[in-house]
This record gives sequence, structure tokens and C-alpha cells, in this order.
Amino acid sequence: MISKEIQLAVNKGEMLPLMEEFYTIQGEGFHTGTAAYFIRIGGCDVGCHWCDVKESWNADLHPPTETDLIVANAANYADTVVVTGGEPLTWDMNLLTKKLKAKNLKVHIETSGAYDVSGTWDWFCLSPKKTKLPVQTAYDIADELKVIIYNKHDFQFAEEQAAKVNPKAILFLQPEWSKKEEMTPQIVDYVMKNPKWRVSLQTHKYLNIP
Ligand SMILES: C[S@@+](CC[C@H](N)C(=O)[O-])C[C@H]1O[C@@H](n2cnc3c(N)ncnc32)[C@H](O)[C@@H]1O
Ligand SMILES: Nc1nc2[nH]cc(C(=O)O)c2c(=O)[nH]1
Ligand code: SF4
Ligand SMILES: [Mg+2]
Repeated sequence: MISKEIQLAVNKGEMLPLMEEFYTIQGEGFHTGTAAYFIRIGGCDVGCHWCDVKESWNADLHPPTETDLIVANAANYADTVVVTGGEPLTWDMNLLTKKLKAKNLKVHIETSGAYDVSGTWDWFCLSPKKTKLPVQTAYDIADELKVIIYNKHDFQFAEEQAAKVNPKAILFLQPEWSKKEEMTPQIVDYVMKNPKWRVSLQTHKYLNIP
């Protein structure tokens, strides 16, 4: 059990359950190949059965960490920070993003968009999930839409999500990692037939980096 004071600080976004932070190369989506400092915040109850970071789900396993400390660490690395999780929008992201931006960092998010949007984002990557669809604001502000393809039906889901997202969003299809042998060729065919989409691969896994 954490104390009432800590719970209050977490509610205000002064502390966040930090799972890990690491400097690496953005592996996915529009900014693939560019250096970024990743902040992975614990806690998610969206429940994707193929989630590649299930250890993040239980927020209680990740120590509430001062937002100021997270920001101080991030500022020592690249000029771009990617906030991910878990589901970062489980928490109030206003203070974290305000403080990161005060250090002149560009602030990106990886999110399912399932919860109310907090924080100010230079890049908003929306990866919608069938189990908990995004809130309207997430569709409105998304810079990229990244749909995970686990089976054939997911192409249909991708089109439904593309119809909901703002027209400026850049559209990506990304194979679910365990199904990549089967689904990547189908994605390649699909993108050639439907060139409004682009292919996104989890390149960090091919590179053996975090
Ligand atoms: C682990 S999630 C964390 C952020 C947020 N909860 C979300 O889902 O967007 C980061 C990204 O990895 C994607 N992802 C998770 N598991 C995956 C898998 N097995 N194969 C491909 N992409 C995956 C998610 O869709 C999301 O775009
Ligand atoms: N290199 C690298 N790129 C990523 N892009 C999104 C990631 C995530 O887990 O949110 C991720 C990740 O875990 N590692
Ligand atoms: S929303 Fe993101 S972190 Fe949560 S289960 Fe799905 S992929 Fe994993
Ligand atoms: Mg990842």
C-alpha cells in the first residue's frame, strides 16, 4: 500500500509509476530511425492479448517517481522524449509534458487513446484498440494512426479507424510481432493496393535494441 500523500501526488501528476526509461532509436511509425529518450509509465487496463509489455499493466509494481526526476534524467539525452507505457493517458500528463517542454524537449506520445487526453504533445501517435476505442479528442489531434495487424479482420478495423481520424493523420499498418511472418506480406500487398497506408515495422526488435 502506498501512502495517501503519494496517491495524491500521483493523482496530480507530480509523481508517476515509472517502469523504465531508456535512450534508444524510435523503432516504429513516422519517426522510425531517430534517437529518442523513452519514458515507460506503468498501468494499463486495455488488455490487448498480444501486448508486448504486459509487465507494465499493474501500476502497483512500478514505483511512484517524482516527475521532476524523470524530467531531469530525460534532459541529459536526446532532444526528443517518447512517453509510452502501459497506457500513459491513464495518468495526468499535464505536469510531465509542461516540464519536459520547459527544457526545450520535443514530447511525443504512444497511446491507445482510450482515456481522456491530458498533456501537450508535439507528436501524437494513436494506436487504437478494439477492446477500448479512442476518445474523440484522440482522433482529432492524432499526427499518426498506427493500427496493429494480427489477423485479416484487422484491415477492416484499420479502415474504420482511418475514417474516424482527422484527415492530416499519417496512416500506418504494423504487423503484430508474433504474426509477422504471416501478416507482413499481407500488409505489403494491402499498402500497394491502398497507398494511403504506409508500412510500419518494429525495427528495434530487428536491431536488437530496446
Ligand atoms: C506497448 S504500447 C504502449 C502505448 C499504448 N498503450 C499503446 O498501445 O499505444 C506501444 C506500441 O506498441 C504496439 N504494440 C504492442 N504490442 C505489440 C505487438 N505484439 N506487436 C506489434 N506492436 C505492438 C502498440 O500498439 C503501440 O503502438
Ligand atoms: N525502440 C523502441 N521504439 C518504440 N516505439 C514505440 C515503443 C513502445 O513500446 O511504445 C518502442 C519501444 O519499446 N522501443
Ligand atoms: S493498450 Fe498498449 S500497453 Fe495496453 S495492453 Fe494494449 S498494447 Fe499493451
Ligand atoms: Mg515497445
